[in-house]
Amino acid sequence: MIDRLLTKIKTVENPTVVGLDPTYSMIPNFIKQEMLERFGKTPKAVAEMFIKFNKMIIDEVYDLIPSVKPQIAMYEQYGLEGLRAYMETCEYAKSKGLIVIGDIKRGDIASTAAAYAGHIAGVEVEDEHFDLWQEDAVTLNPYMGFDGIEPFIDACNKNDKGLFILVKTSNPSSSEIQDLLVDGTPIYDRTADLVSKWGELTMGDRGYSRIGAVVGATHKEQGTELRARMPHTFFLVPGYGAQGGTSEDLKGFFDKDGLGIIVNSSRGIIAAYQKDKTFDEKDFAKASRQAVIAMRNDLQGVMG
Ligand SMILES: O=c1ccn([C@@H]2O[C@H](COP(=O)(O)O)[C@@H](O)[C@H]2O)c(=O)[nH]1
Repeated sequence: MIDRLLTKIKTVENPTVVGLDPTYSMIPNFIKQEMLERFGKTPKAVAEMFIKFNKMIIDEVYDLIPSVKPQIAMYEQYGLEGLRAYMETCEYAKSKGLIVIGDIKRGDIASTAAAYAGHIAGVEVEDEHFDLWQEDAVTLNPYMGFDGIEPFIDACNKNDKGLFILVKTSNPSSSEIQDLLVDGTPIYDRTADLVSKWGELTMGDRGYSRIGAVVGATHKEQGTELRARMPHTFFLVPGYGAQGGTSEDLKGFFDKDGLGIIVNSSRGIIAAYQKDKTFDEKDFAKASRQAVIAMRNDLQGVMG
């Protein structure tokens, strides 16, 4: 996954990840009306709205970006139909050649982690294998330590998948736990050291591990320090745009080759039409394309 990701970023000259995090209020009225007429006021109608919304965005942006990151929470709240929409979104993005990062933030004891790892390991039924979720990588929470991570590492090695583990998250409250000092070292640095060590178990061929780190764009100094501390760890960087992170803040996150990170924006891209009133809502996906181009140009200005 990590080497494929590097190739894709170089091909499109863009580290932008489009966060496919639809909400009901983001769906344009013409899609809402169609699905409400066909399926009534039901979770199935919302699932169909999300599928159509996502596919139209993917069709407009897939040639510009390396990857998408659907956030499972947005889908899961609608039950089985929501999960179907998540899976269909992952499958469609993959069919367009995109790397799919499932933002699922799992973490549990080893036996349960082994089941969660089915997201990237697939599942066996007798002698049949199913890769149900179609994710190339997933996000994990490291709070429970290595035994909650290990089953996923096996899947990375066997199936060339990837992980992004929370190290310094973008949200304002991240400091409550992640910045606490242990023998003078913040917990996010300790986590970074563990993630680097775990990463040695699944190295790609081009200097980066299949285990990456989540580092928020909203933490300029910490991100810059973590880049030096974790030279073989790729960063998934959320927090650009809607959460206030800027390209200027990210200068120190890149490696010496202008690589080493992918930058996610969800609301800023998929709901762009609601801010830019020059777009008719029928052209919502074109507004997303314009937002991706603006973000690409913005990031290219600081990639070095
Ligand atoms: O530290 C983190 C980890 C994950 N996220 C996720 O990224 C997107 C951000 O959405 P925006 O609309 O671009 O703010 C969302 O899925 C979060 O769950 C994060 O923001 N910070």
